[in-house]
Amino acid sequence: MPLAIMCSGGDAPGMNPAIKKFVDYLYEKGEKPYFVYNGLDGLIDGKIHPATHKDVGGILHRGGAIIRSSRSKRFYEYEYRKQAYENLKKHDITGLVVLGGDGSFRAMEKMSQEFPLNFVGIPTTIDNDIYGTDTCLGVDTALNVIRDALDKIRDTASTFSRAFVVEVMGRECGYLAVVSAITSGAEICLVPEVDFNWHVAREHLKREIRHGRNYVLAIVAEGTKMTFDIADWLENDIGMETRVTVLGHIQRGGSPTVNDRMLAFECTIRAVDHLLSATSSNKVVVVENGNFGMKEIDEIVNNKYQIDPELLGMLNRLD
Ligand SMILES: Nc1ncnc2c1ncn2[C@@H]1O[C@H](COP(=O)(O)OP(=O)(O)O)[C@@H](O)[C@H]1O
Ligand SMILES: O=P(O)(O)OC[C@H]1O[C@](O)(COP(=O)(O)O)[C@@H](O)[C@@H]1O
Repeated sequence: MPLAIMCSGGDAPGMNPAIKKFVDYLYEKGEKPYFVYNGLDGLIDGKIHPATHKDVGGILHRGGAIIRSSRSKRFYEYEYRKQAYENLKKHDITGLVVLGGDGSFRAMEKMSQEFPLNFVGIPTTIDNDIYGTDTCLGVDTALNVIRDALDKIRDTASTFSRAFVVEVMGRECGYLAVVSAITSGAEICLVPEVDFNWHVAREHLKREIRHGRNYVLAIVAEGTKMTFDIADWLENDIGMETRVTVLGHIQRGGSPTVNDRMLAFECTIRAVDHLLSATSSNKVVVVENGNFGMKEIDEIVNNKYQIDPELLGMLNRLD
């Protein structure tokens, strides 16, 4: 039973280990693996090729995705989805593993409603914003990239008695910001999920400064769109010389951590086993309280991810 793997949406470290496991595991099972190159655009354009062990040699430690990814405007149109399905049919591919985020799963749900296609999604995004799973491929590596950057920024901030505002990614989700603020000892954290209390924060900082604090680290989730407001406030209201660092796309790169590699292997094996089991449901591999499972795609795409309230509550105890 020929199966294919593709990446879609924002790339994330862990894609390459998943791609490697997909190829190795399918050969082990005596099945034929295919790659869809260039994400959904590649699916539309028929960029589907058999994969070999040689293709996946030496990729385990690399960020990004050797088969590339894309965001596709054309995939919103039925005609292009039909073309994509016909391209898969040409190779007798009946099952597809998709490494992507909620947008990609929405795309696959639509396609599987229209055509007889089975797919399994592996949640892959640094944002950790997918409903139904505690974690996603790429999150752990991104958190470690951010930690590394924050440790370095702290060095210069403390030496120069400055405030630093560091903007992290996450779209509308504040997960990366919350975990980074807690684990890097930031004084301030702004996320879309919580209203920022200027007054309380001001009193808190002023008190700490009176007691000897000479630098401040503020983590701002991009979804708040408040990076420069906070910088302005720190400079003019709190009275500390302030610099802004937008971490940007470095958060998407780098060698996948051990956790992301393990997650990639575990998810890929489950995805392949499900597709080979000949059941026709479309699923997403999830992790809940350390246990792996599978959820129906419509449950995943029709619900919104919420950060654990206990984790959010820890923002009240930053100091
Ligand atoms: N409702 C939809 N119908 C068809 N295609 C969609 C839909 N939503 C998303 N897509 C496709 O999925 C791609 C990836 O989604 P995006 O949100 O960019 O990334 P992610 O999968 O990381 O969330 C989009 O570029 C688009 O081609
Ligand atoms: O790479 P682009 O198109 O600039 O998109 C940036 C966005 O992609 C991300 O890095 C990852 O998002 P997805 O995984 O949902 O694609 C977001 O954190 C960020 O807002």
